[in-house]
Amino acid sequence: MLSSQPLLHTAVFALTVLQALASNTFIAAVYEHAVILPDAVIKPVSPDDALALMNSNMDVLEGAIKEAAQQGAHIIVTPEDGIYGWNFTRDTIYPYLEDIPDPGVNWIPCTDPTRFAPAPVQERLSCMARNNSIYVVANIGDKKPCNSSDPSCPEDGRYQYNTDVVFDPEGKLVARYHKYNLFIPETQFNYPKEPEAITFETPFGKFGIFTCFDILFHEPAVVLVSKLQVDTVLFPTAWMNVLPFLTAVEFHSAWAMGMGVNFLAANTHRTSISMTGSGIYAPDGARTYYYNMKTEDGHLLVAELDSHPRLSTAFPPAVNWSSYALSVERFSPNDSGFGGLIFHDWFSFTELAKPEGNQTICQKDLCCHLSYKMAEKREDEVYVLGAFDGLHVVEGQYYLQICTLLKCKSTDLNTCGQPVETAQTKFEMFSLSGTFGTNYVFPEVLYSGVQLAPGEFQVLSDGRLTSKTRPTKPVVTVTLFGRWYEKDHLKQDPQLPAFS
Ligand SMILES: NC(=O)CCCC[C@@H]1SC[C@@H]2NC(=O)N[C@@H]21
Repeated sequence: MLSSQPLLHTAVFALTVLQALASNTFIAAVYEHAVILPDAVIKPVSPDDALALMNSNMDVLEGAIKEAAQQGAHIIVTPEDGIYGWNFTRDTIYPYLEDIPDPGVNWIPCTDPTRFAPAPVQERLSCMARNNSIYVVANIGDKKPCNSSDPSCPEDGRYQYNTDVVFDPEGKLVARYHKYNLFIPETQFNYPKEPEAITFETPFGKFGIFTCFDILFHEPAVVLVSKLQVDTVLFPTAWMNVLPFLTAVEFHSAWAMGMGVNFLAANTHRTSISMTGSGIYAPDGARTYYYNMKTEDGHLLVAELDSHPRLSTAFPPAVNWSSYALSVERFSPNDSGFGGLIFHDWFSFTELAKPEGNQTICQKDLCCHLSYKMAEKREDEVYVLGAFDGLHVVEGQYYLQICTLLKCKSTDLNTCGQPVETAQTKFEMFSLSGTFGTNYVFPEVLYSGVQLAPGEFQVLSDGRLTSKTRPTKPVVTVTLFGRWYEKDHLKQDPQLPAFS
């Protein structure tokens, strides 16, 4: 008997396509998932036990996918490690891995599950996409056997990759991305030999994909946006928050604004290791975001985005990041500067001792200028202007240029740069700029309680990050986070002896 299912699918898919084309917008969803972790084991579990654990996570993800589809979402992103969790060695993750083919094979695992080796996870994800007529983005593990004909083949005879997959609304595998910048503890995985810049077209724009720690590096993240001109980035992540600059919602929204793209960030949720913070971000600010350190449940976000943000009237202007700062005299150069550490980097600081004023602080080639006015100068809170120009060397090496206005943890200046979540000082205005040598600068504004400030700040074409209106909440940090990719080739190769 002929099933009416394929016809129904084609009709629903066609309708979705027509709606998206007509409106030039689409509805995006991200799900912050409190992943069910496997027990920490020394010996690998059986494939059945591995699948059982992954199915319990996919049960939860399926609920979120259904709910997103019911709310009209065209695409949903789920987090890195969201299906198998973490705490693995190379051997103990093996039963969780599947051979994920190149999407060029044109495969719908839901309707053709036996075409390749058994792939129950891909089959189930494909069916979730197909049954709900929605693009599904997930993070799973790929295995690729190799042998001694390949001189780089690992001793255990296989490559293992941290992998993002995308299934279209018919359930077809349309994208596969192997994470290029593994985070330090990911010893269970191999680095792909070359970075992959993975894109795919949809009726609502061109998409690119990368994973978590990739966001701090040029390849493939910047290549996808600057060269391949994607409209929207998909970003599964397992991100531990680090204040004051690298908290998920703060940094990911800033990257979207700095790069001028939509950005769909789905984080895992585990407060004990500061993992929370997902969002749907557009170039002009967050459409919606989620940060919750109080409870352990997952959370679905849904929001509408422009399909082609570069064509939108709200698209921010091109920015010359050093123009303003190079054009002004140093504000009140003073010798009251002092130093302090922020996330292992030695910053130069100057205190904002008055309720309003203009300040400059310089480090190496970077001078940061600030004009500000506080609603009142509180006796119990201290703010500083800070500058850092150099190589960050902890948990990876990367060159940074950072200008920041931040609240110190206490009135003791020795605490400046330590993580702070709350503040009471309201500002009437701020304007921050710097003599950046890089074009890649990500503007961050964080209010008290790890809250973003969508619509309340802007970047002017001369590189000033300014308040648009009177900031509605007390300020914790205002930061221009510059990433100087061009300098990365100067890094000391960790495999070479020092001073070689
Ligand atoms: N799973 C990953 O690849 C993401 C880790 C990102 C962590 C960010 S980047 C450097 C900071 N260190 C942390 O512990 N969290 C921040």
